[in-house]
Amino acid sequence: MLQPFKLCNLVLSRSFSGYVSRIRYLMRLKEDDEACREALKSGNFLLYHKLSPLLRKTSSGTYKLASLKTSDLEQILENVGKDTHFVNESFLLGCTDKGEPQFSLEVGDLDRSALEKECRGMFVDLRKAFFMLPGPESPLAAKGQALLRWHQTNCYCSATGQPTVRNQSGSLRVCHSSGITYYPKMAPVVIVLVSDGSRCLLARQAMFPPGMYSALSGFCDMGESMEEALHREVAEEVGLEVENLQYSGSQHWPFPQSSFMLACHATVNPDKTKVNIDKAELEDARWFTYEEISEALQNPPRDPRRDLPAFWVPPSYAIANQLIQEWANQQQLSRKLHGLK
Ligand SMILES: NC(=O)c1ccc[n+]([C@@H]2O[C@H](COP(=O)([O-])OP(=O)(O)OC[C@H]3O[C@@H](n4cnc5c(N)ncnc54)[C@H](O)[C@@H]3O)[C@@H](O)[C@H]2O)c1
Ligand SMILES: [Mg+2]
Repeated sequence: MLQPFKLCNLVLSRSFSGYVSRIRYLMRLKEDDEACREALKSGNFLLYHKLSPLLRKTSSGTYKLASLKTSDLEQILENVGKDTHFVNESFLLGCTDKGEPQFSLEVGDLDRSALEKECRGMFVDLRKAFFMLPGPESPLAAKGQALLRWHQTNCYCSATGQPTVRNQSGSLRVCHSSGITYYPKMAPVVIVLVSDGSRCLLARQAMFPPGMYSALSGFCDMGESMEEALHREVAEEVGLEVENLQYSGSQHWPFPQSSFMLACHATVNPDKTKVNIDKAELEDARWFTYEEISEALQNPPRDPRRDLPAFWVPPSYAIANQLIQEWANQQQLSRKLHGLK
């Protein structure tokens, strides 16, 4: 049985009037080119160089997304020899709590090191940035990249081959020849943490960084429900039949071309836990104890390319991490109830 969605809590926890007025403002910017052009004059801009976001080191040694005001961005563009009208090529991302519009801009045609010097920051691969950024900034960095990539790969109409034209906010592209409107897309993906009651099943693909294991995942096929996709993926990848699906949450994930992750917990019969791995998809899949999982959650790597532990899990922003954390919490609770450590 699926658990009820958690959306009501999410909505109720927000300041209603502030939230509604921000959403209405964004709706107007999305649809009204003139209003969006006006908003660009007082915007906050995230820069990406070949899809890598610009980060800045703080005085305490941590990192944050570099957010540039319009006037600062125009000055930087002038300094690197670019026309300031280039600002108009930005895409609308959202607005801050103070109602200031936020945009993303791809600057991959400009000299990277000159820009880094001008901006007092550095362009960092997004997967690595997820390990460096404070929690609330990762979704924004991901959305910025996803929107830029979608526009870069949807410049032509798939029916006519003619160029598509964006609106000012970047919420859509139109082919004037066929009349088709294209909207940014996400591919639905199921992700599931399978438990046998005392252990959980994690897997790794050959392309993962060494030592990283994650929950099982897979793209939904055309016509499938989330539940069908989830049963099929687990059967395909590890040869097990799952039961007791419990919805956990969802997230946008910018890779490979924007996925919409639907996350669940599931169980298997503890007498039927032998995995039969599809080696075309997975390099390894195995059962992990509560102790192994706790250790991995408490010691995340700081940099996914250096000093890696023998076993580690995806960064806290990834919904796989949320599933693993929830499973560990639930195990801890049941251990307390049974008087175990
Ligand atoms: N945020 C998270 O915590 C998290 C965790 C795990 C996986 N993911 C993401 O989920 C995505 C899917 O997981 P997976 O790799 O296990 O999927 P998967 O098991 O379905 O295998 C991927 C293969 O499916 C095929 N495929 C079918 N539909 C596709 C589509 N729309 N786009 C691309 N390929 C498609 C391709 O052949 C591809 O190689 C990955 O891109 C990964 O980035 C996110
Ligand atoms: Mg998979």
